[in-house]
Amino acid sequence: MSFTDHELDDGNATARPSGDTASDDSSSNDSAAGESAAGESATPRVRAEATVAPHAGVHTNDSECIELRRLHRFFGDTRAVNDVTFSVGRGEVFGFIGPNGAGKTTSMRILATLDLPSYGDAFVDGFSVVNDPELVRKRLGFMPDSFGTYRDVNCREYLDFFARAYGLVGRERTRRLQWVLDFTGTGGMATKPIRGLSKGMKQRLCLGRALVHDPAVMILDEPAAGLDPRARIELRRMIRELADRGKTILISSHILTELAEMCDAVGIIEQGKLLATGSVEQIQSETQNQSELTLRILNRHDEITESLSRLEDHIAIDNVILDGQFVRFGFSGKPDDQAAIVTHFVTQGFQVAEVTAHKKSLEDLFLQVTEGLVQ
Ligand SMILES: Nc1ncnc2c1ncn2[C@@H]1O[C@H](COP(=O)(O)OP(=O)(O)OP(=O)(O)O)[C@@H](O)[C@H]1O
Repeated sequence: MSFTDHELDDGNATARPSGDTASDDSSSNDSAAGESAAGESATPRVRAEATVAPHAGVHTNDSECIELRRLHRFFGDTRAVNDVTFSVGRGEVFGFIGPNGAGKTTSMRILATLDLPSYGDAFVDGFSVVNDPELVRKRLGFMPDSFGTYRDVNCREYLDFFARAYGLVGRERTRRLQWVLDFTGTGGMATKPIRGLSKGMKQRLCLGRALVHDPAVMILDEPAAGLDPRARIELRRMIRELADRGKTILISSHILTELAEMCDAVGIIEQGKLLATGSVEQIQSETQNQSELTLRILNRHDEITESLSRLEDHIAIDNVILDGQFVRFGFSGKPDDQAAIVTHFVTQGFQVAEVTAHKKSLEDLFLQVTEGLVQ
């Protein structure tokens, strides 16, 4: 069986993973490594001469399975990725969050060896995407944000094609295909033409395609886009299960609350710059006034604001809203500070009937960290 380009419904990069096809069409999923390292030089960067990062092409820290090191990618004046550095530990799920045009897809395409950095390097399982793209591809499964579907083949044939492309043969290929069909729940559709699949089933199939060679690392670009709530929950379950099986996963999404539940750590990117990285809790504790407190006080309502202001020498308090018996305000979120606030009111003779702390969600943090800039 073989596929030709005209059979594709849309762009599909993984079927020809050399990643060295020149294209400046930003709408194409296959625009790739021959593009200009723009703004700096009209000469396309090529793999043999591309590395600027020290230690490129060598094994890095074994506990880090994905590493971006001072990664840059320019398209003309657009700094799509602008000096991004972070790493993802083995077996971790890392959420890549950012508004439209932030640089998520560009970073992921570089990791998938479909594009080259203008400067810097990235490593997958210790291998450089610049110097060792073949070794990277063996270890990596990439699920692009839109993917090619060969209309007239069925699910099994589609997966079989990718299994062959990755060099799987004989019983090993049969065993692997069956595992992927079972794991992704596409087994019942094995002989159904792809054109008849729902969006959710196509996403499962695409995940299966990325899994077929049992890679250590998965790069998933907006895998939940367009899925209904049940399909999203199922996808989340599959991703967590893959991480529990030891796979390292980088996943981008606009559905921030979902990432919070699924990810061990997140990175927030805007206009090509990484603004914050770490666990949601770490980012929360690095962000000032990240918690809110609501007190229900039964007496002396007209003295509450004034009494609260007396705490401000010791504790940063802002956004005070008084509404009848309820006073709501932002504070550091530290347990010691919360205890000090409650003690203050009680010892001053206020009747504190209820205390409610509100942690900021990932969505709140995202809005706080980013500025809404679009490029
Ligand atoms: N091949 C290209 N040629 C020119 N500009 C590009 C190209 N690819 C991406 N860009 C630009 O780089 C910036 C980052 O785009 P990218 O697709 O990486 O963002 P993103 O965070 O994935 O956005 P989205 O969430 O909308 O998919 C955007 O300004 C985009 O227009």
